[in-house]
Amino acid sequence: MNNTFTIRDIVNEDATASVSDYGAHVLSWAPAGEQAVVWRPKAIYLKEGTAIRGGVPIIFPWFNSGFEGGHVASKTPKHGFARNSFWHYDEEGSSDVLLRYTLDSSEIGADILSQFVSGPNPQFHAVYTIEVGRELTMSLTVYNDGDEPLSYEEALHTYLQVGDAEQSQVCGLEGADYLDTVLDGDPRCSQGDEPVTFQGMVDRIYYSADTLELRDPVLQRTIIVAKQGAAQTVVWNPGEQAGNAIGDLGDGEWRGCVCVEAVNNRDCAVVVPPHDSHTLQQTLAVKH
Ligand SMILES: O=P(O)(O)OC[C@H]1O[C@@H](O)[C@H](O)[C@@H](O)[C@@H]1O
Repeated sequence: MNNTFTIRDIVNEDATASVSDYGAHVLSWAPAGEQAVVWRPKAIYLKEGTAIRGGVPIIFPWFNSGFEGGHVASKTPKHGFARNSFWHYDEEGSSDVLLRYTLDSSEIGADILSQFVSGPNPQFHAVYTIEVGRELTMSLTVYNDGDEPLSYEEALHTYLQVGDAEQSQVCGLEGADYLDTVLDGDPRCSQGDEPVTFQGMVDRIYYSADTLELRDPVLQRTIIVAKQGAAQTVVWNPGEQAGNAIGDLGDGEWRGCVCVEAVNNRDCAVVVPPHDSHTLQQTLAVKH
């Protein structure tokens, strides 16, 4: 594996984007003529073993500290190893509109792999493609190369740029059940008829895979978030207090983003039969 922090800038007639080989991490994406849709903070810190803030971290094979036997577990690193790994850039499989990355279980330490719920010796490889155009489509396919079912959690943890989180709304989750992980015990709640808004920390796992709209009155646009192969949607913004306490964000930067994530976690973890695969996909677009 090539352990250097390469960042690839993509410019084509429909969009611009930048992608880091470390984490196979989309750092930014803007359709031609638009402000950035995928948000990145002012400073990006590149350090082996540390996740990049902003962009689209790939969360795999556990979400937060994982979930096992009906309880929150204590797996490390937080949100899995995919975002902290140097992925292989597939030169031949890539172009100015599509980037392709791979990662193989043989490159991951046994101590980390031993934390898989489905058994200590998982064999798999992952292929991640990023299609850069007027839409951005990110697809994570995990192939189970072993003889036992492979179980994991995953998310495409997408930071979306907004003019002001407190004035933004996520529409399309009305009536959906969700786990409110800000509250003790992560109680199951139900979204009323109103959109999701951001006054204080919001950290929720919605049992919905519907296409959503992030409405932004400040930038006067709507970001459309569609997904496939996801059972859930996580909506997250840290709010002022926790946002200003995040070490790799400047004061007030939390206001410039809202995370809407395609997710399979907890009771919706993926189980891939031997020699089969699963794909999680998220597509972003803008409308005015
Ligand atoms: O700071 P991190 O590790 O990137 O995590 C950020 C957030 O990621 C979200 O997906 C989780 O729902 C939050 O609970 C978490 O705090």
